[in-house]
Amino acid sequence: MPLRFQPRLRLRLLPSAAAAAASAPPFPPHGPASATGSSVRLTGGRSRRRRGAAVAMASGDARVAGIASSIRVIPDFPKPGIMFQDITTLLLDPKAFRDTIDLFVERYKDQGITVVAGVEARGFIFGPPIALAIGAKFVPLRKPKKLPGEVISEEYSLEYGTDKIEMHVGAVEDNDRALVVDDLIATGGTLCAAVNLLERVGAKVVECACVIELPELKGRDKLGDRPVFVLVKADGA
Ligand SMILES: O=P(O)(O)OC[C@H]1O[C@H](OP(=O)(O)OP(=O)(O)O)[C@H](O)[C@@H]1O
Ligand SMILES: Nc1ncnc2[nH]cnc12
Repeated sequence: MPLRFQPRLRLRLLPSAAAAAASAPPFPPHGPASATGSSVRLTGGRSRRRRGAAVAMASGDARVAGIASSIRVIPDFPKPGIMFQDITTLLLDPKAFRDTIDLFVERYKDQGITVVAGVEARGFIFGPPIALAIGAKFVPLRKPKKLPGEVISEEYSLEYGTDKIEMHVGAVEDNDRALVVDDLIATGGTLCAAVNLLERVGAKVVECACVIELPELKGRDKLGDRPVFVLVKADGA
């Protein structure tokens, strides 16, 4: 199995995430990238903080801090040296889950988005409630050989090797305005493949939206000028 997970990172709040969500258009090319927020420390250190716990509210909106602090970081999963950003704990917290969806909905509700494309598997958690709330269709982008109808595929590179995602032909049309949703951007390979699928059928990709970014992996570089919006960032330790 190729290594998909990246080492030693800790979460940082994006001070402008909530503000950006509220004042959506026009989207900056790289979302709220100029964050200067405090880190969500993962290790005890002098202050003996619990790993993964949010320690500061750098955002003007308390919802972002709550979201960051609800994400558990599991060291050495699935391999030694990897800090796994576990969004299942966010899902256990109904307020944090609702706030996450609300922040995205506030940002995208008036953007004329007609399709939300979610990337398997974790994009299937956040994408559908956003699609329902903004009145868009939801299209699953699936791992190979899962979709029963005719598909188009896009291969993308991983740290070691390649992977592929697929989309049903006819699900997205050339007049669609698309939002791509996933839980996390690391190297950007997955989002890039998703955007390529949508653009190949003529859709306009308005933005990619993720809960978490691992900025050290420079995923945005792979996406060029396609805009990416995230709620929290993970710092290198
Ligand atoms: O930016 P990238 O380097 O492409 O990595 C990000 C992707 O990695 C994770 O999914 P993964 O492929 O591990 O699959 P899963 O959601 O099925 O666990 C994550 O949910 C993103 O989809
Ligand atoms: N560190 C990480 N945590 C969770 N999902 C990931 N996908 C790629 N890197 C990851």
